[in-house]
Amino acid sequence: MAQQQLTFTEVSALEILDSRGNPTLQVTVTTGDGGRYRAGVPSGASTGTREAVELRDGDPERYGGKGVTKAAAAVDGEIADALRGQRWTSLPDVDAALIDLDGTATKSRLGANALVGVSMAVARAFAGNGPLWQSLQPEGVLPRLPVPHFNVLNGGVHAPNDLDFQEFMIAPVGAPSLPEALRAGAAVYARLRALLAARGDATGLGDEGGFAPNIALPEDVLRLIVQAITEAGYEPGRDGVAIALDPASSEFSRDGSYHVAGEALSSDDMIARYEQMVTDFPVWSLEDGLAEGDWDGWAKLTTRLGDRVQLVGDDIFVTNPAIITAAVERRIGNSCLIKLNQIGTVTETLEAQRLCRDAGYTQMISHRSGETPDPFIADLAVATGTGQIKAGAPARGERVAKYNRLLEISAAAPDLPFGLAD
Ligand SMILES: C=C(OP(=O)(O)O)C(=O)O
Ligand SMILES: [Mg+2]
Repeated sequence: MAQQQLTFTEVSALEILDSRGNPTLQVTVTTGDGGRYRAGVPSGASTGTREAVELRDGDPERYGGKGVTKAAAAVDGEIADALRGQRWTSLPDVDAALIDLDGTATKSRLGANALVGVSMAVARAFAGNGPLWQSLQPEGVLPRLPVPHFNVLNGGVHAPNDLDFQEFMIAPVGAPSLPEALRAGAAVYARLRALLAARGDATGLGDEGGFAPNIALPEDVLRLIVQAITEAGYEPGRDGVAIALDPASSEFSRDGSYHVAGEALSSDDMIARYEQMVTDFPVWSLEDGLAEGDWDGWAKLTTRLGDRVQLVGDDIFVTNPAIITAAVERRIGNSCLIKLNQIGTVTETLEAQRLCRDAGYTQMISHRSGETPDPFIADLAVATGTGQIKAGAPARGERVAKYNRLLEISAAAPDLPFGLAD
């Protein structure tokens, strides 16, 4: 990371709207040399219970309590006071000061939304006129253009349909380049829309830009997606376009059972169901297959399927270095989803990523279901060489902003390798 001295003359936040029409923060920092840097703060819907805590106003008269004027005031007040008027030599120093200032384990006093916005804007300030990805690159890590995981069909809490599984993603793992991967994603997405329309299914969109038809059985969706991949002219599977799932199962786990399409399933039933799915369909990655509290189930799932499929922890790991450390000790999962606002600073995110690298866990960089056009995660994915990103459908401005930023990076640095990390 670049080591230079920065001063901040302005640190401020504005309450803006995210892609769901909920308030979020846009943070601006101005440096002593006149540079201005911005960041937009994402926000999840299917959140893990151990995520860092957003500060929301709680005033039912404004945005049903979701306003972020208190978090904005924390940026304009306490945080600005702490950052202005001294020299900073690194992003980790700034992030450590933010964590100290907040003083809580969950960042709930000043708000993880306030802290992550400032941290992202300050990361941009340290990058200055250079590419953000270069400045974020950890020592010894080779940068890489990631395989985009396009969420083409939405359910769960991201769509008002009967589908319990939250995300069905297509991953052009076999594509030769990033532009070809984007072309494959757009082609399969278009083909899927045509297939749904021909069946008389709805082609309206969920929160992440995937279609949200009223299909209840995950296997029916998988069949349709394989058809769309084939009809778009691609080979279903790792040599062409593979499938990644994020059932987000914490959301349909209650009373000790998983509730899928009207059936109550045990943890063992779910594992058997997934085993059949990865046998019948080209599913290469499974995120949050079991609930965040079901660590014993996760251990069994990892033993049963860990050699065949990537098992990504999102709600269960929440980008938290301490939780990832505990999971690695128990060999829970083999991959981490990485979301900046789950932990609340860029530095802690990079630390979580280092732990994953050291443990041999793969990583997928992720957007949130509530997004702004900020493409920060595209640079983070390239910088940390994860080889994987998920940023929603290959449609809708706030989603394609990330993919388009990857295209820009790829055009400016044509020697960067593309694809899954080795
Ligand atoms: C992106 C996701 O959704 P959310 O932002 O709602 O947590 C996810 O669960 O991976
Ligand atoms: Mg998830």
